[in-house]
Amino acid sequence: MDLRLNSISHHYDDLEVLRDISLDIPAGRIVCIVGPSGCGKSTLLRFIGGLEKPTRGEVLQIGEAPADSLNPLTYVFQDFALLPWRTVEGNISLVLNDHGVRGREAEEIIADVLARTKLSEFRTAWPRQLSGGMKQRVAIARALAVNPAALLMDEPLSALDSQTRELLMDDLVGLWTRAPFTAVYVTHNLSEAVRLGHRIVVLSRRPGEIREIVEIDSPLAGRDLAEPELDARQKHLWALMRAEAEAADKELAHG
Ligand SMILES: Nc1ncnc2c1ncn2[C@@H]1O[C@H](COP(=O)(O)OP(=O)(O)OP(=O)(O)O)[C@@H](O)[C@H]1O
Repeated sequence: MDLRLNSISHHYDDLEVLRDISLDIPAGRIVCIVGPSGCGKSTLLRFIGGLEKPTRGEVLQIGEAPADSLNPLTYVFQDFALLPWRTVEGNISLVLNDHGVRGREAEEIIADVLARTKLSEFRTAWPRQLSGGMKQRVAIARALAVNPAALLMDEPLSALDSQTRELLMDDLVGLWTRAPFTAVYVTHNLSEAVRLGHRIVVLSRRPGEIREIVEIDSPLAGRDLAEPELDARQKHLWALMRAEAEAADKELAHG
């Protein structure tokens, strides 16, 4: 299933947040959205997931979600959102049970997603026993369990230290390489975008408008940020973002 954003604009009362955003999100691709603080990235993700409606424009789903998809548009948040009173397995079984999947079928799905996220031996662990990186792996496993047509990822690595971020990026690349998934990935972090994105959408400061869409064709698995081409892409993105980020920073500082 592809997603298409058609001329999305949005106001919260007098605050213009997004202006005329049109974008294609093709199946099997990771589309990163970068832009300065407050430019409307999370708001756009909520429109894509259908949690809110934009003032103008629409989000279209083109084609069918996988037949066995329990939740076609599934979020992964920065704060993991795990229930502390349920084990790793219990956190995943909860979403399956919510969709009427129980017993043997649920066990098979849980075993599969735990294996894919290298969590099999942590099946009975409690969230409090896990590092931040492991918690986010559980949240990713839980999202994969419902076989989404698209993952909507809002700063999924921002709460993690830089080494853990690197490890999680490797894991995401490995997951995608073994079974390509569709994702819209919101981040502040340009190196994450260059490492994970097939398409990187640069938004201006608020009201967020598309400044540029950068396509990166090289395979995810082989990407090395030290490569001159990727380094040049990252510098180009930073050049686009720098003035916007500075202006956004001043706006926020002056309330
Ligand atoms: N429900 C709401 N009601 C009113 N204003 C809102 C609401 N949600 C977001 N905003 C405002 O809309 C603007 C965009 O917010 P949003 O969270 O989408 O930006 P963002 O680009 O994701 O920011 P950040 O990078 O800091 O997370 C901000 O000024 C925010 O305060």
